[in-house]
Amino acid sequence: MSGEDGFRQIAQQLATTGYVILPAALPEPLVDSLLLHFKALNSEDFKPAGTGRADDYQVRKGIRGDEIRWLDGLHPATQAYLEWMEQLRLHLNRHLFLGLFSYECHYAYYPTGAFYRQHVDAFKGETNRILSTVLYLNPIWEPEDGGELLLYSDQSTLLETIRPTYGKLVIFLSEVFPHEVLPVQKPRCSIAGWFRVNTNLGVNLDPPK
Ligand SMILES: O=C(O)CCC(=O)C(=O)O
Ligand SMILES: [Fe+2]
Repeated sequence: MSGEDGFRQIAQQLATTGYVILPAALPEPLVDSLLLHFKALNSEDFKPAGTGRADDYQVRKGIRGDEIRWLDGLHPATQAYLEWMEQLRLHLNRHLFLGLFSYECHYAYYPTGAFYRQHVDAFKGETNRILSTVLYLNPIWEPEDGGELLLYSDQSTLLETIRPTYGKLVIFLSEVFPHEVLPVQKPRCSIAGWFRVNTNLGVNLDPPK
């Protein structure tokens, strides 16, 4: 899958079901370079993930146990990934009129035993996260390794069980699909990201993270 055809497929699927699961959407050398960059980082580069924004931010290991590092475009791999997402953003705005304004993403490392309980990717009282993306960076992932992403149509209706295999990209409407990550039996690497609309009204800054 590549270029405009790939973007067209994503837009069509999002317009019909609201989510899309792509086994190999990105060029493989890009996925390889992202994994190399991820692996070259130190554990001090990561911090325990929390829930909520700014003043409301809390680390709750009973809800999510991953460690995260936000991406910037300073490395060629992350720059290329952000550029791919920028092209996708432009395509989706052109064809689905979503008015996506920006994209933010972080590496996520789930140590053995970590999970992320069922949630939706939009903060309470805010509607700025429109589309969620997850790219998986696990070269070897067997069924017994756990860590599946479960996607629901409502809290109790399971739609998809998604194994976090290498290069797979999942995109879904952030506010529509509750989802969870089952406990991992070995470390699991991914990039989670969000396309947002701009909710910045007047002079109040709307911090991205
Ligand atoms: O890693 C995944 O499969 C999903 C992660 C997730 O739901 C999140 O970071 O909000
Ligand atoms: Fe999520």
